[in-house]
Amino acid sequence: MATALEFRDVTIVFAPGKGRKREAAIDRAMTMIAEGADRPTISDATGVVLGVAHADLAVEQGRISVLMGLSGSGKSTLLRAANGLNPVTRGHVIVHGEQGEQDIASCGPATLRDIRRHRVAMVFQQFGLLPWRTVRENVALGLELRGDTKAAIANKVDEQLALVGLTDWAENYASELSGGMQQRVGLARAFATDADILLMDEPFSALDPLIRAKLQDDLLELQQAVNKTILFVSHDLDEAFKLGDQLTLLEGGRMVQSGTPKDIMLRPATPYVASFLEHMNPLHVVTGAMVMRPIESLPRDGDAWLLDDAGRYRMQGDSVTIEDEPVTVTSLPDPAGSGAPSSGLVRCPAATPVRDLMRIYGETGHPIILTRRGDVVGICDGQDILRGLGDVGGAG
Ligand SMILES: Nc1ncnc2c1ncn2[C@@H]1O[C@H](COP(=O)(O)OP(=O)(O)OP(=O)(O)O)[C@@H](O)[C@H]1O
Repeated sequence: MATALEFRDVTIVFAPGKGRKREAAIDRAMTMIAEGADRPTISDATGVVLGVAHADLAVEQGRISVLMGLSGSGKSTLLRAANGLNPVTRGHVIVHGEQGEQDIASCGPATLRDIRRHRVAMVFQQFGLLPWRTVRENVALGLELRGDTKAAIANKVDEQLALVGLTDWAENYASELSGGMQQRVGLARAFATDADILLMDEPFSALDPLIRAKLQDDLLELQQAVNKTILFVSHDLDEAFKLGDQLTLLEGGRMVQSGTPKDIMLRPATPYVASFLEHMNPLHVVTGAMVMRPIESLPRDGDAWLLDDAGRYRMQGDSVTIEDEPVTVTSLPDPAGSGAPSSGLVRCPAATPVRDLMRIYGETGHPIILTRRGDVVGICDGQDILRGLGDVGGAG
């Protein structure tokens, strides 16, 4: 898997003043940071505010990486460094691409402009739609500012509106749409840029929980369709676990743990991480991906995968048989909103929370086929779900 964005030993401090005095204060702060001093101590001694210290993080292409932590932990500071909104004091922020590596921390203004336009785009907190423009004109905004041709804009906009299911609303004014629909227009606008890396700083934080959950689903769906790389800031644990392929916890400007949701849940690195995790409901945050048996681990018989120990269920390509009888497989891209079929197996995204998988398993009684970007990645049945919940201490 290729790395798209990389923070290499990034330290960011905010220092008042100018010139040599400022540099000297930063040098003193850097020494204290290296010695492990905390933010208030550094600030008292030098007047310099620690944003983030020695951050190392590689975000893989096509993945969603979530930065988490309490207020002031440094999430936004790190995110904003990824497109040069916060100057980096020490270290490198590397954007990988066809031309090799580009370092945002040290490139010139022309390169930075180019990177912002074509590689790394910031999606602002409230998407800020222009109420007097139509939905179509709002989605077109970034492309227009960039000077794309009318025909190119029209094509791109149609494509994006179809992806978020708003084709029929294209000619309505943004102000005529519900809050949730407006946010979807914002998502369409963000995904319409050329940039293959998107930075999102709590984009859904002000929304009511139902709309928020729906937008998270929309984001996952869009992401699957267009395969961007996303660095996402959230202090909502449920959201982080739902969206993130990779999670990073920050505390007081320092990274305390980075890994897959499963790694973090099963092996919290510090008491801070553990206490963070205590506040979540495992039924919401544990996903199919965390409890499944990965497809590679299943026994095979010729070209067929055996989905259970007894070998009753055989899967070959997209077809499944139970004791040699073909059985229907129903795809549920959004299991939260859909009832299970009256017979046969269900196939759904591996990001589905176990709450929904339990319901489906309860209704079908068959193993559930889990997918990622349309490909089968694993299987789970009732046993797997219980074992997975037991691992995270949530079964009791
Ligand atoms: N421009 C700035 N000048 C001075 N200090 C700053 C600046 N930006 C951020 N900081 C400080 O850097 C630290 C990290 O802030 P940051 O906004 O990155 O935290 P956060 O984890 O994103 O918090 P929140 O969840 O509240 O947005 C804080 O102590 C903050 O006060």
